[in-house]
Amino acid sequence: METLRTRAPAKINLTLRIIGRRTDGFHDLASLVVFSGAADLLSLTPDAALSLTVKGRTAAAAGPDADNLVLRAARAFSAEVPGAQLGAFLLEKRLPVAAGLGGGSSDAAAALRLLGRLNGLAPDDPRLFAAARATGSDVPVCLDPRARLMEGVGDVLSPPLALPPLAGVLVNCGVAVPTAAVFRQLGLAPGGAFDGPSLPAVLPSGRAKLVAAIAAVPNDLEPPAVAVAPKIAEVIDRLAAQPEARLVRMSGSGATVFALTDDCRAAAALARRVLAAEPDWWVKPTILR
Ligand SMILES: C[C@](O)(CO)[C@H](O)COP(=O)(O)OP(=O)(O)OC[C@H]1O[C@@H](n2ccc(N)nc2=O)[C@H](O)[C@@H]1O
Ligand SMILES: Nc1ncnc2c1ncn2[C@@H]1O[C@H](COP(=O)(O)OP(=O)(O)OP(=O)(O)O)[C@@H](O)[C@H]1O
Repeated sequence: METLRTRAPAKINLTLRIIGRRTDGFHDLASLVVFSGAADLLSLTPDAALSLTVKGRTAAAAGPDADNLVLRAARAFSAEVPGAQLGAFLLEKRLPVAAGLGGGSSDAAAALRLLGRLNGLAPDDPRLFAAARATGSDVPVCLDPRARLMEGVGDVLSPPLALPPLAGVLVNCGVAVPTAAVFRQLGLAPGGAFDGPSLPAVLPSGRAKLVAAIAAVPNDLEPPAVAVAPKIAEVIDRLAAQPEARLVRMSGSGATVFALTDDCRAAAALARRVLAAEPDWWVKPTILR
């Protein structure tokens, strides 16, 4: 069989409410999740023992290959599908790491998609979902990367949402932010609840009204992430000062910040200006869908 390939797109939390902390220490959340064209690339060559080679701009930051989420996902798949065919993975790592973009989670989900194809599983086979859950909180939503509402600890997913595509820019200033540190900084006791606004049950279908609805619901992890990595506040302020920015917010547990714009031209103009001023930042004009 030939080499199988897929993209592992960046995940963006347009909104992220923390609902409360469970007694197992994890947090229940409610998030509107979309995906970007910015992606890692993953391939799987069958008829080989399980292995992983990581290349690409951000490969070194992803850590030792043995701990890579691609291999963790493959082991979880093997546990769900005993005797499954595995193979040699090649990951081209382009997304920033520990960045709130779910890069590692999307790589893991991409590995599960490829292993599912190789072993003749239907895309909705529950064993793929079980392996995703076992690999990490953000892996289930990345399995079929389309806009969705995500609840629970990431294991309760809505059907795909038909949102208008949103133009914007992703900006990462190079500070790696560990997810666990941000949840710790939030300081919620087990059993504790966290109040805040929620999205309307039916999301507006027009772009401007949708952006307004998103603007009314925060990312609750933004304040604790800024406390862990104060540079995030500088990025937010810098983007908010750009004339094209309609909404500026951090994704996930940070440090990546997105700015939504009216269209792709505006996104490109904003991206060019920010990159000219900060050539070391990762700045990607993108469509979110
Ligand atoms: C913040 C989000 O990115 C939003 O999409 C995700 O909830 C985090 O997903 P993730 O990076 O896949 O997180 P995991 O690798 O499962 O967990 C990392 C750590 O974050 C904390 N964690 C994570 C998810 C969650 N719902 N509650 C938590 O408290 C836990 O301390 C956990 O040990
Ligand atoms: N394939 C991978 N890509 C990136 N990081 C990986 C990978 N495998 C393991 N890791 C480890 O996982 C950690 C989290 O990386 P990742 O980029 O997924 O975080 P994130 O973007 O903050 O995710 P989230 O949005 O879920 O919080 C990193 O510290 C890294 O060492």
